[in-house]
Amino acid sequence: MEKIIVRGGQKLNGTVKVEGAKNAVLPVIAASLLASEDKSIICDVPTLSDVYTINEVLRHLGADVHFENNQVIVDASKELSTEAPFEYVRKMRASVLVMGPLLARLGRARVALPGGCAIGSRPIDQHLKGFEAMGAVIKVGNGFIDAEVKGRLQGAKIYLDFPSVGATENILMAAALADGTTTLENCAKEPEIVDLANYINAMGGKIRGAGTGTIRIEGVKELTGAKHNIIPDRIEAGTFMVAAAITGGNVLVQGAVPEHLASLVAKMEEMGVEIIEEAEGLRVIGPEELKAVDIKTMPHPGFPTDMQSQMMALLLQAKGTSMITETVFENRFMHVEEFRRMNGEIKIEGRSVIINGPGELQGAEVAATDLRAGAALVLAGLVSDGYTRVTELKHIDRGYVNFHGKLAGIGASIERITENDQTIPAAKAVSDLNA
Ligand SMILES: CC(=O)N[C@H]1[C@@H](OP(=O)(O)OP(=O)(O)OC[C@H]2O[C@@H](n3ccc(=O)[nH]c3=O)[C@H](O)[C@@H]2O)O[C@H](CO)[C@@H](O)[C@@H]1O
Ligand SMILES: C=C(OP(=O)(O)O)C(=O)O
Repeated sequence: MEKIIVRGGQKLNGTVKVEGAKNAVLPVIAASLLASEDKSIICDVPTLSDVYTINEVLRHLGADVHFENNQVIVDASKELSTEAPFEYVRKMRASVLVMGPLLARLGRARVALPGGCAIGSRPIDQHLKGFEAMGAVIKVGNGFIDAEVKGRLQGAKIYLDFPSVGATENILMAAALADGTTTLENCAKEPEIVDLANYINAMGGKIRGAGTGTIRIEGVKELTGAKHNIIPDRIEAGTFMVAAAITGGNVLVQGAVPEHLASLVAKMEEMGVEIIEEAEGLRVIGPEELKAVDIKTMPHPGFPTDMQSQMMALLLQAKGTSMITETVFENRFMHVEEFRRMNGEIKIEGRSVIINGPGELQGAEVAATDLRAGAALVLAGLVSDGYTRVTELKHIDRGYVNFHGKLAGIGASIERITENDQTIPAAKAVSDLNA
């Protein structure tokens, strides 16, 4: 079993570089299925397990996909098949994002029903509602969703009940090749939606309003491959910002885009963290004492749910009582039990947690329950007494490239080991780093 072992007590200093965004690259790779001519070249792609998974899904569907030197090259011009089986959807829910492109281009899609997951039940009813409004007939049975349309999808007016990121992306991709214009209201405004729309427009699409609550998509007859650079990962950037703040360090997070991180920057400043915009990114300087604050997760531009667990680690070190309310996912508090194993004082009250700090965190063996929870436990380990051993690293690998290596690069005492590796006793490996 692999573990990340971290010894608390080091202030982090230096520069850490942010990768391309996981949540932008997955829909962009899915959207490359829309191109019936030419290859797409997608640049600044992070080497994450989720990227390998979406590439596998595309290969299964019949596209040629090459991934080398942070570039994914997709040729989807050949005949494609229409089924994304459960083995992929189970590994990564974003696999459902091939549904919109397949339906638009081939008139049918068969995608395994995603089950529940550690952070909530995560239904896809809003995606399906959008496809139905565009003329698709949806059947659900035997663990699959079958969507079919006679002829082409038709442009429609669609109002989302909630600004779902995935539904906005799936409908955007489907509408790009529909007959007529689609108006999507109450849609998600995340920077990753803007990145997807920019890519589809570079392919020949006609999308206006991405990044606002209403997007208009004029369908075109066909789309061709295009070159596209993925935006920097705001959640990876935010995670390193917390790493700097929690240790009282001074770190330049290279590639962090201030406009993508406004809600996080505001909250961290409220806590007493100094954040300076520099040409290359954001410099984060941790204070002597962190102040307690209240946080409510919301769709963008509100506070991102994907930073909730990392902020919980930070608030455990803040003086006073803080409250975090999770409004996006109904069950994204699995990490609370793990923080408690590290002596964190946290109480769950419905959709909120109450945190009393600053506590004396203690190193313990803890499990990553999802990818951000895993990162948050490592962050807590940076300021815990003794050694923290984080297991279930497959979650962290979905969203972070070389997480332990990047933290080591800015001064953390951290190692990733395989437990049965007798040549490196766990505790010794970390202490050797500082010898
Ligand atoms: C690959 C990717 O980009 N993942 C991100 C994406 O996930 P994802 O696209 O799955 O998130 P959504 O915005 O769709 O989901 C938000 C909420 O809406 C609910 N919902 C969603 C769709 C639907 O048809 N019906 C419905 O009820 C979900 O259960 C959830 O409670 O946005 C989330 C919210 O910012 C982030 O945490 C994820 O990191
Ligand atoms: C929840 C996340 O991702 P996904 O939607 O891929 O599970 C995340 O990135 O924090």
